[in-house]
Amino acid sequence: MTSTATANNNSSGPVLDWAAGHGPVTGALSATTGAFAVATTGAATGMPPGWALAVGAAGAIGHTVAGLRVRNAGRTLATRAASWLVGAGWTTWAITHGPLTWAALGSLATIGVGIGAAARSTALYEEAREEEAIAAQQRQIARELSAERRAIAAEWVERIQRICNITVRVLAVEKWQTGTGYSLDLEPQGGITYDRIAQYSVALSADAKLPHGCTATASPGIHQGRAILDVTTVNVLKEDCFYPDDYGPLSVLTGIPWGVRTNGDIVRAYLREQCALVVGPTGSGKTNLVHEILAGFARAEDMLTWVIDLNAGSAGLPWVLPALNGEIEREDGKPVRPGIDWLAASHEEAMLMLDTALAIGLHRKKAYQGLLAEKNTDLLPISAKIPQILLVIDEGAEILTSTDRQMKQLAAKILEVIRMLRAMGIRTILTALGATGSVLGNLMIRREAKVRVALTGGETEGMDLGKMFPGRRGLRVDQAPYKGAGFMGTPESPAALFKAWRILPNQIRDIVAATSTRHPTLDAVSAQAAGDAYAQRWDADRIAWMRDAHPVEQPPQSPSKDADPHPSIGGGLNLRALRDQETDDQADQLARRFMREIDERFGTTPEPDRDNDPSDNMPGLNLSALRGEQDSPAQQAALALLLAAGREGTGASAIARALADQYGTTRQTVVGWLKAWVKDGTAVRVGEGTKARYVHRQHAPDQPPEG
Ligand SMILES: Nc1ncnc2c1ncn2[C@@H]1O[C@H](COP(=O)(O)OP(=O)(O)OP(=O)(O)O)[C@@H](O)[C@H]1O
Repeated sequence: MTSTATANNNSSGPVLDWAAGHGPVTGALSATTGAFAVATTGAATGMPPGWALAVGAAGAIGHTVAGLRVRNAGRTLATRAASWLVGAGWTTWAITHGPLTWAALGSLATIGVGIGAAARSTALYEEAREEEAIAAQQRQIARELSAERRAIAAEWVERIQRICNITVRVLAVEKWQTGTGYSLDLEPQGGITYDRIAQYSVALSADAKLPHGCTATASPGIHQGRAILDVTTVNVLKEDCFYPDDYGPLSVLTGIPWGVRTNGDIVRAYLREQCALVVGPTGSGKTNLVHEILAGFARAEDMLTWVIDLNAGSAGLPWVLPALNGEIEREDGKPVRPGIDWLAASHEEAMLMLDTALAIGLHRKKAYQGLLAEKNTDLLPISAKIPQILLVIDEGAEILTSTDRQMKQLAAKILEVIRMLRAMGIRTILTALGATGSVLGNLMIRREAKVRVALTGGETEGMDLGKMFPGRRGLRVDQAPYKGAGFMGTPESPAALFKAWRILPNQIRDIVAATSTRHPTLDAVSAQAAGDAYAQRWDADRIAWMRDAHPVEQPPQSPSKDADPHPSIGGGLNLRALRDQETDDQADQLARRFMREIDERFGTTPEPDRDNDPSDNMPGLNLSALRGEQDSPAQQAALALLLAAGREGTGASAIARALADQYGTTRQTVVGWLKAWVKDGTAVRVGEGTKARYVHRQHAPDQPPEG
């Protein structure tokens, strides 16, 4: 008897659950103990024995009905009904003859064992039946699927035979999960390779009546005697797809996603050793792709991005201005670092950047010899501690082919970087307006820039896909006539159609904010080689052009001098601070506060006289552009304290402590002032290390100034 009475939550009172399950042991136990209890109570109270039989019959019927509902096998139904009836029969007999005899107890035990064994056997049988039913269902699905695949295979064998005159065997057909096409694994007969099929890509696509923008593209298979034919049946290039909003960390070693293939696969650029070439005529979506590339680099934990854009720096500005203008904050409300590490918009700055890259690369070669030997490699192990430098040069290919004298100078340095610095973790991404012979005629680019993208936008002029992706046949500009769509090929992923994600300015701002704490800082070895050119890359005079080109909107002039003329400045780094300081004291103060915060949070603002103390060579964001603190009240107070300290002198900590309450000045800021005063002769440093004190020049007439 396997039924149990269970409480139904929704109705009042117990109901009989005929389908409730029991294991063989608990079922047998429940049946025998139940029968025994009914028999003893029945015998003691003189219950008519026929009642037990009636209950057993009802149980048998109830269970049979429940079993039929769940499609139990006939033998399961029979076993269960029999269990009920045998139990009821025993109970009837035991009520009549007394349940407490050896004969009654012995027979009940035997019935219990019998019910247990029968229940176990039916359970096993039901399980096997269920498994067989599932397997049969799967076989049916597989038969249907393989019928569809067989049909696809047969269709393409016939088509390839007819159009390419090649006999192929289809080893597998894989339908893409995205539902936008399928791939065939082919074995061309007679020693023919994949490229013979690739030649007929256009004719094959037409013969298969594929929609516009869909292709049948052959590529190498698992070995030379095999080929993969990718057939797209839905044109995914037409649709806009936005940059995924997962801004999680990336690495140069895991590759940086640049877009999606027609089968929905993400295509990644592996740039540890490769340079990249991105070609796209005006309006094809090249600027968008550059931003998307910068987004990937910003997300990486081991990459520093340097951007050269001689066209007013426009490629890099959206990654710098939101941070410098204080437009965005980190989630914790703190100021953010720019999304790129250096931006050059002029010939001089670009020269400085390229010279710095070369100096870093050459110095890394020498300084990291021990590390290379220890790691037994000739490739510098890139990590967050020793970051890869990615130089993104917008329209860099045009620089390389220019005949202008200044451009030629830049070109020579770019080529030097490409040629010399692969092993030391410095690579370039060049963009070009066209994939013309003059761009691709350069051996260095052909050899080193194997990550290639051609955004076509339907433009055929100057778009030689054969040169861009040599050995890849059947690629035609008109297959991707959409903005942001084109072809991408890497050493890992043969050239094929792809679509870049669309990225908008608000996403750029979000990424700058989300990745602010993730950017690495230049390793000390590299920072040493990079010197002031790098450390002072955010200095006022160096980034003044950003302010000139993109002045921050001025709020209407406040009538009262005391009122805050810049209510929107917040705690951010506002380029207004770069304006005429006489008229902008308040902005100065706010900018100074921001500087302090940056100093405290990141420790990345080396002081101007950093060469005095090489151990202070902290690479990173030098926002000294916003200093202009000369003669600030805090600085004057510090100077007064220095004077008051007399011949004994004082230290940075003591001064900072004295100023903290009134001005909120940090020790690091005071260190900067002291160093500046030592340099200009206002103060003299006495003693070394923890004993170092600073004495005002008035009190140390016999000490020679250091500066
Ligand atoms: N991946 C994309 N998906 C959808 N639309 C895009 C994509 N990339 C660009 N576009 C569209 O194309 C327009 C031009 O893009 P973008 O400015 O990047 O082109 P460009 O090649 O740099 O042209 P220009 O040199 O004139 O600036 C964008 O305004 C946008 O509407």
